[in-house]
Amino acid sequence: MDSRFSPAIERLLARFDAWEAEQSLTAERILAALVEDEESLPATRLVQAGLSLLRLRDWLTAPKVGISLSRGELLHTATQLCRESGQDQLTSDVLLLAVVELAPALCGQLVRLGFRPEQLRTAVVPENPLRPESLTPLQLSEPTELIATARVLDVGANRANESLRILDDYCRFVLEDRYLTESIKTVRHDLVATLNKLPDSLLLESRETIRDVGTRISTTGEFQRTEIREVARVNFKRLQEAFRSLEEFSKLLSVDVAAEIEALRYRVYTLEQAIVRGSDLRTRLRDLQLYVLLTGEQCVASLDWTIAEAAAGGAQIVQLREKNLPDRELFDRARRCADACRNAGILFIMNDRPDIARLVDADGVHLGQDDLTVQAARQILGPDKLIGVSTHNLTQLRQAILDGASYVGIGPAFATATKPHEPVAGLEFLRQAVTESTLPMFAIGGINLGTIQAVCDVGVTRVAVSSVIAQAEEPKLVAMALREALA
Ligand SMILES: Cc1ncc(COP(=O)(O)OP(=O)(O)O)c(N)n1
Ligand SMILES: Cc1nc(C(=O)O)sc1CCOP(=O)(O)O
Ligand SMILES: [Mg+2]
Repeated sequence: MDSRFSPAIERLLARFDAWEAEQSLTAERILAALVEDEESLPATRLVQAGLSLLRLRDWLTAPKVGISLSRGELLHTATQLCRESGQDQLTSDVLLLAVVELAPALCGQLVRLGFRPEQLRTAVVPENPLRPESLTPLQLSEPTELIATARVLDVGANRANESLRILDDYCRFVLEDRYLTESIKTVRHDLVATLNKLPDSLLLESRETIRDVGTRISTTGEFQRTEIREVARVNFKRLQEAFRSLEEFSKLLSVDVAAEIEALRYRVYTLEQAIVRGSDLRTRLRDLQLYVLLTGEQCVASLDWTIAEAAAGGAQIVQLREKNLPDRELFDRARRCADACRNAGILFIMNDRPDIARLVDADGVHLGQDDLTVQAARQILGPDKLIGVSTHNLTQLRQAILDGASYVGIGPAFATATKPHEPVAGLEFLRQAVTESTLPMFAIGGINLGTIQAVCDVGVTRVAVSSVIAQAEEPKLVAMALREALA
């Protein structure tokens, strides 16, 4: 073994020989090898720098002409970076940075997938490298205290990791949600990266699980799971506890590491809101596909009649969307619509106004990007009401998921006279959105009997419409035809 190289680099170099013999030592091939293990340091660094591993792997497996690299030049660059970072040993994340810096065309492709190269550089070659000696325990006078602290951290890291794996499975197989799965994975990678900042192998060397009485203690509660989402709830609780312990004990070794764990704990809290609470509300919307937005003045007939007809044709949610009414009239109209929806057995959502939604006991509120935040609306409406959010691009969609939206509007799919100034997001956004997450999504904007098939063709299963129902002589027939197209 060459002590200049980490074991991971040694293993990789052994593969280089075969690739060189085949004349296929390419930047893409090395990158693929570096991220084979999703828990590896390079994979962690890429996720931290904005890349989704799923997307990266999709891209890597697509056919392409590779960018050839020379082994000598690669090792030379990596060794220089290693010196810059103050490390004695070449590690796989430094090699990754060398690959990215030697192959600007590859870097450009990764940037298109969301990669932020400067973030990788800062992580791998920090301006003030956190040297192990700066982590030498300052407050721990006795070696036995150091060992005890290390054991607590080791146990905490294992617990956190176990819970994160379970939550990863929950998001992947129960919610089948790509974005939430990635978000949980990122927390796991970031935890590894944070704990890697502690002196080398401190955790592993002190592992004495056999002596850890805690591993043998269990309460009957640990074996009771009545519903699948209990698994998520319980594991979030365990995770928060593990993070709390990691945070407290790591303060004895490094305040920086403790601060990073605290930040991770807050991220986990946000994910818990989205995943646990979201699960209940998702279930409520599971079978709802047709959502109708109504404005009194745009209906060819009365609001009450339009609601009853639309519901008879298969509309399952009605939103009152009024932009020009004085509050008192708006309140009055909302109350009438809420009654009409209740009579028709469908959900009633109030646009823009959580206060009025609460006053009329609506099923929820819909918020745009400039309206009140989900968090503020939650304070007004409590935990059980639906909160929908309009999204027009992937960034907004991801934010809405983390904010705990119960559903999202995705659009505009097409240009629409109902909201003429909104730039069209288009079908490609709809396709990306349904691939990204399984949060209930209603495509909106210019959807009618002529355009609905194109919307379904990109994988959308729910739509929100306005003019096609409001201006129909027979809203019931239109609703039936829309449902038919969605079936
Ligand atoms: C289901 C649904 N999706 C999107 C919107 C649009 O909301 P917003 O962007 O706040 O615009 P206004 O409708 O308030 O003009 C919506 N209302 N419903
Ligand atoms: C109110 C609204 N919001 C949109 C968005 O993309 O956020 S599109 C839209 C108008 C929907 O009406 P119609 O079905 O008549 O096109
Ligand atoms: Mg709005």
